[in-house]
Amino acid sequence: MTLAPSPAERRARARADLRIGVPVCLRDGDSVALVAAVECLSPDRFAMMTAEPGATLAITARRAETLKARAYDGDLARIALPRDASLAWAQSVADPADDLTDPLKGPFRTERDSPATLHRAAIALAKEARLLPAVLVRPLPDLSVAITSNLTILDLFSDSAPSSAPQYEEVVSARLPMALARAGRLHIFRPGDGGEEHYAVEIGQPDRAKPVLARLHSACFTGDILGSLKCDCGPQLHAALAAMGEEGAGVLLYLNQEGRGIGLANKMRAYSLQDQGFDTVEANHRLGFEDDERDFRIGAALLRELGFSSVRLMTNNPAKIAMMQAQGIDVTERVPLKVGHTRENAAYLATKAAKSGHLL
Ligand SMILES: Nc1nc2c(ncn2[C@@H]2O[C@H](COP(=O)(O)OP(=O)(O)OP(=O)(O)O)[C@@H](O)[C@H]2O)c(=O)[nH]1
Ligand SMILES: [Zn+2]
Repeated sequence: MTLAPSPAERRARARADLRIGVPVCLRDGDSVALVAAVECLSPDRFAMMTAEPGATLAITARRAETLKARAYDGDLARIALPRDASLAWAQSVADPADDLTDPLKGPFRTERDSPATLHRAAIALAKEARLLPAVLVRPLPDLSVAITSNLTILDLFSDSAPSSAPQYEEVVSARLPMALARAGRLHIFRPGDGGEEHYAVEIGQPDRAKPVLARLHSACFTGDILGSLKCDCGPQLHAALAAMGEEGAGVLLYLNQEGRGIGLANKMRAYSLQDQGFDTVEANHRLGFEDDERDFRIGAALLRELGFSSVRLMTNNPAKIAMMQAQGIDVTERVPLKVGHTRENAAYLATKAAKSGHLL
């Protein structure tokens, strides 16, 4: 028994550190480095981390493509810092907001020889923290600076991201009558790894032995709450609840994976790029993300926790069905959910159909 944080708890701390601009120390065998998310870094810490030569800026291959930087490491590029690099320069490498009005002048010199393991881990951590995937990496000879500065130290051997979805525990559930489904009950689930809580809205008392009418709904603050016309999320949420209310049984998982898993701040960055003419997929790529960064294993884990193994899934997204099946949830039927088509979201829905395989 120990009071010390577990590997998952250390990762949760590391995510919080990156979000408040505190560097984290990563270690892989003899390799040690300080890493910090560029978007949260203060000028003072940037200056300290770049005082000596040798720091690099790690970005994803997606972002590197836009910047025309060579991604020798496959999925990422390590840009050598120019001698006079400023925090503003690093932030414009990280953030595509001004790519068109104030294009960055390359050429960027990217590294290719040494292993990129720490850089890759740092980018994964920034994504988990819902920050732009651009990280300043400062190699260190050993752990002494990290220890004297009281920084979080992650050992990639013992503290790397787990390969399975976290375990979820139900915190509480209570009756919740809704206009669209009176016999509602809201369940709150909390993961054991310090990550996001997710919710399940259970309608009626579905028979666990039969396929339940189900929806896996990813959070969309703009669509679900504000009634944004840029997407179809709000009408889909309401139509799913209405269908379950009418049937008298169903389960709607409300997964806090805003912006297809990139977080609300990054989704708004994507919206701003969409105003510059990029579509929803191109905008994600310019920011350094994949088209869809969601972890669909969570939905399957929650269904199982609620006692469901078989669903009639309300979706237009074949990838969701494939992921559920892969996670051992039997999808006996796809129930289309075609609502909320507007003039404003026609191009968005057409892009999802053309590039992400959604069924229109
Ligand atoms: N990154 C990004 N996310 C977006 C954009 N528009 C909507 N979203 C997010 O996309 C997700 C849509 O989730 P869902 O409606 O559950 O999933 P879906 O893949 O569209 O599939 P179905 O609705 O089940 O057919 C939500 O997390 C929204 O916040 C966008 O332009 N960029
Ligand atoms: Zn939406």
